[in-house]
Amino acid sequence: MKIKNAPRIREMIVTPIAITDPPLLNAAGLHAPYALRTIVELITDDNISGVSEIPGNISINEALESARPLIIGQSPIQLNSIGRELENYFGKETAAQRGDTPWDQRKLVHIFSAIEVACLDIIGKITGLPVVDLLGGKMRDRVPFAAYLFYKYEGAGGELGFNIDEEATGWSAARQAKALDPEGIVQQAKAMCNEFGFRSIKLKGGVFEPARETAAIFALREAFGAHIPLRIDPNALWTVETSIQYGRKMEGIIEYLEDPTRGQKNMSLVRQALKTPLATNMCTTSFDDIPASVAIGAEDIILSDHHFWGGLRSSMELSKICGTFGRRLSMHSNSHLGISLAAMVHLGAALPHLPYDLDTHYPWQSDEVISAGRFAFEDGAVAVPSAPGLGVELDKKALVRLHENYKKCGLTKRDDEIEMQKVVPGWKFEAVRW
Ligand SMILES: O=C([O-])[C@@H](O)[C@@H](O)[C@H](O)[C@@H](O)C(=O)[O-]
Ligand SMILES: [Mg+2]
Repeated sequence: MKIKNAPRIREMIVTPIAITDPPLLNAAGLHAPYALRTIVELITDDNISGVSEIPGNISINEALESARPLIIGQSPIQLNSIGRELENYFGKETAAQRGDTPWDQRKLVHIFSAIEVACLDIIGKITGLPVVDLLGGKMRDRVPFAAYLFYKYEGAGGELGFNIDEEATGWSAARQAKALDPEGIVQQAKAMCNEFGFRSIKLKGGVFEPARETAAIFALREAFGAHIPLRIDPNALWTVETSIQYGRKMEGIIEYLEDPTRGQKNMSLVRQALKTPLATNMCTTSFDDIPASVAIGAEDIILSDHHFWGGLRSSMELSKICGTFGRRLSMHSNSHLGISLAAMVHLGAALPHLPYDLDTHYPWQSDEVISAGRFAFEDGAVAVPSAPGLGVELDKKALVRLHENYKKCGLTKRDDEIEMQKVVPGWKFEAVRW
């Protein structure tokens, strides 16, 4: 297909939004009543619009704004040269610069992923092809996800903070119920799996003593049986010794252990001691980290995330690298809406191998910013959109409403520690190690 007179990007609209998020607990503390996302819309000189969604953070938004002159006037097709210009402008992000929390200290990759996904949406609309075809074509029609369980306080987030709707039933009721022990976690899992049909389960750990979290894994195993794969993710809060001790207890029970401990070196020590595969979205988080990961054997599975790995095409490249170095690839998630989900589904459909059900926080969110409403899950999977581009359209009214939430809520970046301190005064992330 020959594209004559490729259009140019005429406008970039960056809209920070705040979406309702329940009080979910994790190793870093507690989710605020609102999670922040940023919606980017690129519009071409012939009025084709492309959209993307990235994690919301004021410094990323400011950086994106500062890069505006590099984006306006570009052809959305020339992603390689846009990428090069952004890299020259921001400077390459090395693992060393990202320090002790490499999963967080990223700017360029977020910004490029925002631009790339919106450009792919535009290219899809120009060519009449869904994004999955721009990534090399569909390997599957439906992309399977896992139930993502959280310890949580009562409440569903949003306007009233820890509010509850007494009339709610089914998943809507379970979504706002508290889950602080194995029984609560099993109830949450049953409600989520009933509603969405998920066929594997992940528990966010690092919140309570490892014995209590391991007991929840055993309770899930008993409630769901051996055919439902289980995983636990303590977000690197366990010591090497704890990881080995509890990893051994769960050997044969979990399909993988996600980021039990901090850093590639510690991960490799745990990996040597266990038969269970290790997965990460915290120690090997960029292309720069791969040589060291391979040298010491830090993990078996890389949980990619197109927002963190520089877009969809980079994630395709990552899949090749994973294959070369004996890693499997799956997907990480954060609180998100349908534009991110659409991008994840196109990528999930294009990846040559999909050995595990992907992560998604989507069931926890209730807002939406796309005009078709919220995506449906059938048997735990999302059908790959077939319309050109991402296959989603921005709901402009919802965007305005969610931007108003952003202005009202006063949050400018995610900080789970501050939110936790409202519940447990003096709580410190750095002080917690199990
Ligand atoms: O949403 C959360 O609280 C998760 O802990 C998230 O922030 C993590 O990035 C993530 O889902 C993970 O797998 O580590
Ligand atoms: Mg993780």
